[in-house]
Amino acid sequence: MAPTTDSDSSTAEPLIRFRAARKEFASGAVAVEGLDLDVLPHELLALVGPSGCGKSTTLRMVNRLVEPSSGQVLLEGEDVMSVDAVALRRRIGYVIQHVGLFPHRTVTQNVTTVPRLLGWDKRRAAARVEELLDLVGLDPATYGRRYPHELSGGERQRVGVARALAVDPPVLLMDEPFGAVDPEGRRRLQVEFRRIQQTLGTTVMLVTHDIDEAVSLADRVVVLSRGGVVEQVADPVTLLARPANAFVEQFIGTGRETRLLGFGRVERRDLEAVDGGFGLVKDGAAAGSVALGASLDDALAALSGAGPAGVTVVDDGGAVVGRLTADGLLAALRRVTSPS
Ligand SMILES: Nc1ncnc2c1ncn2[C@@H]1O[C@H](COP(=O)(O)OP(=O)(O)OP(=O)(O)O)[C@@H](O)[C@H]1O
Repeated sequence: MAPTTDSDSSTAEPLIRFRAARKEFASGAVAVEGLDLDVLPHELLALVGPSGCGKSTTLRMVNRLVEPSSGQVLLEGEDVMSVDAVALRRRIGYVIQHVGLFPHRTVTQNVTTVPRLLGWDKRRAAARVEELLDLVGLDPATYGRRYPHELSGGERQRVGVARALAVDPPVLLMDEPFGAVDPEGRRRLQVEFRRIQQTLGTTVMLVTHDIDEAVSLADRVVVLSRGGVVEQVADPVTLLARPANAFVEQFIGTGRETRLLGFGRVERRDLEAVDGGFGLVKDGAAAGSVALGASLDDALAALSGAGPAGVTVVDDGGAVVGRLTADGLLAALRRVTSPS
């Protein structure tokens, strides 16, 4: 089946553009056959696909850690091969799984490496470290003087992100950045990272083999098959609701509907009136309650413990605004899967 592109209709000029970009290694292995892909300004684009499909190679062609054999990679309209590689890499943040902090340098020294190379004076660099450590949730007074071996995996990863953001690069490349962090810390880091990315407006290409990470973080997800072949480019809901072909469907795996629940919210239109009108629950059958605006997976969890009368729904002030039943939940889910 032909690749499907469901772009979010942005008309912005791409910040990164792959044009028939191909990589054949000296061994003869063709990692990427000829990729056409646009990355839009300020978006978080996730690359997913099975092991060996060419995700890392694609990413590394942007900062020239891998040089395309043919075709082009353009950054802000400029062929990366025509830019000095060192200067190019200073414009592009790069975060990898084992973050590669310098072991004999403190957190502060690690974060200020590139600013110092760029000739920033000490005071400006120090101010930037404070700002960045705050941003990634590490207290500068506590962590600035520590060495990498005195940090947890998650803390090291945060320092890696701070270091990559030090000179406020327009582009951040991330290769399995949260891979080495335990599941709970990972979720927290993901959420915080997304907030930081949206605050700064950084354009991010994120490589992950974890479809859940991709759909929960990205604006658009690119599913690749072997040879860097684009099987689908879509926003997460479209990807989950309408996989372009059997490959994508199989890659996403089971539980698509459950994942979609996370994208929907309980709205007033899904509710039934409670007996005796709004504001007071007279119908004692409705057990438990859920907040208006709660995600549909939270609503499902509440509903699973309730009878057919469903659960009461309360607003911010705690007033009962209606009752959610399985029918209401289904209606809300349909809205997610088939947006009007
Ligand atoms: N330096 C290299 N020399 C030769 N072949 C390579 C080299 N780097 C990668 N490859 C091959 O290119 C293909 C794509 O590799 P790549 O690392 O881009 O895949 P990936 O999708 O990132 O994989 P993973 O999810 O396992 O990290 C693989 O078949 C790999 O063996």
